[in-house]
Amino acid sequence: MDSLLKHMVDMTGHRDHTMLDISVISAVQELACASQVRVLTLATVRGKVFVRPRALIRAGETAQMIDTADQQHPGDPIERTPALAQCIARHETSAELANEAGEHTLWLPIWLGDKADTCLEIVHPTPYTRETIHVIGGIVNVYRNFQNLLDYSERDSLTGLLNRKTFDDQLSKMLAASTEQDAITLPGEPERRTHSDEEKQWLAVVDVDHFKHVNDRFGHLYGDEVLILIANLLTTSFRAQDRVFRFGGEEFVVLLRSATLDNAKKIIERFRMNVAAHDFPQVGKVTVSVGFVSISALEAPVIILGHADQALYYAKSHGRNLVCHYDELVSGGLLQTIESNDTAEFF
Ligand SMILES: Nc1nc2c(ncn2[C@@H]2O[C@H](COP(=O)(O)OP(=O)(O)OP(=O)(O)O)[C@@H](O)[C@H]2O)c(=O)[nH]1
Repeated sequence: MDSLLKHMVDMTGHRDHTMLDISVISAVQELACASQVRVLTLATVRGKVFVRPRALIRAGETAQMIDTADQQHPGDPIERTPALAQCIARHETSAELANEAGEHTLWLPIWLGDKADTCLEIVHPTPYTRETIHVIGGIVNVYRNFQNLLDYSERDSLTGLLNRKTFDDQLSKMLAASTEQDAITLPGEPERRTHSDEEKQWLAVVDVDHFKHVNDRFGHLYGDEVLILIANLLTTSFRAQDRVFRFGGEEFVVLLRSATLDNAKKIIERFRMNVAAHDFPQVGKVTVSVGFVSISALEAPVIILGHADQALYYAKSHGRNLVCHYDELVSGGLLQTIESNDTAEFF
């Protein structure tokens, strides 16, 4: 009982998904005497479900996150684990399978509404007793509630997009991922590489044009609807591995993973055109301006955001409904690098 309480206190003390994952698999492993417990991500890409382990603990070892360096790889198709595939397809709460060695694997999808993008996988050397299932069930319920709470605190209530608070965390992760690449080119190399076929991470700041006019003319309710529709267009225009945030007001930020300059431009342009082509109920036509920049681990987040913002304001002052690339503006002599305090407003 002491051990259960200790684990519950530990699990409920976390405020981020990674630590919650580590905490839940540690609790399940110890309390159920499991030989292995994993947290699986169930990612849906173009209607197909893929399974990717993200945290693991084996009996006698400490829990660890599983490196997801290859962000583009969604994982293994769920069909490779038929018992789990059937469980998800039927919206069931658990699936169990015994292998030839007598080990029992239990899958417990974490359903939030009609969606399960996380699943616990518990391997036990012998069949599960009723008491073990009872304990695991209790832990999973606490885990589900906390996942729910964390999701709620990470999202903007109007659009459902990730919020500003979550952005800091995701940008730090992206910067950490690009550190290795940047370190290789550090000595004597120019700060920004310019090969257009090189894959980089990108940050784009999106701002709705003349949004004040939309509010003034049609009222805040229609203004809100425009923001929701733009959020939808953002989610559908960018790829599954990219991340879209609402920064507040009519400003959005997108983190694009692993794209060449040409592709980043194409993807952002496609979004700009999708907005320009969309018929917004009552309001009619709405456009957006975008400033974007490559993400370098050698620069502070405030500088990266400041550069994207400079490119955005260039777009705003040159006709709007435009996508501008910071480095192109600087190398074309159209923009000067200002590391001023103006950027401090972001933090
Ligand atoms: N409906 C609605 N309006 C918002 C929200 N947040 C901010 N706004 C409004 O967004 C407008 C932003 O206006 P400005 O910053 O002047 O910019 P703009 O009119 O879009 O002009 P440019 O950016 O220069 O093209 C203001 O009128 C805010 O009141 C929101 O959540 N809902």
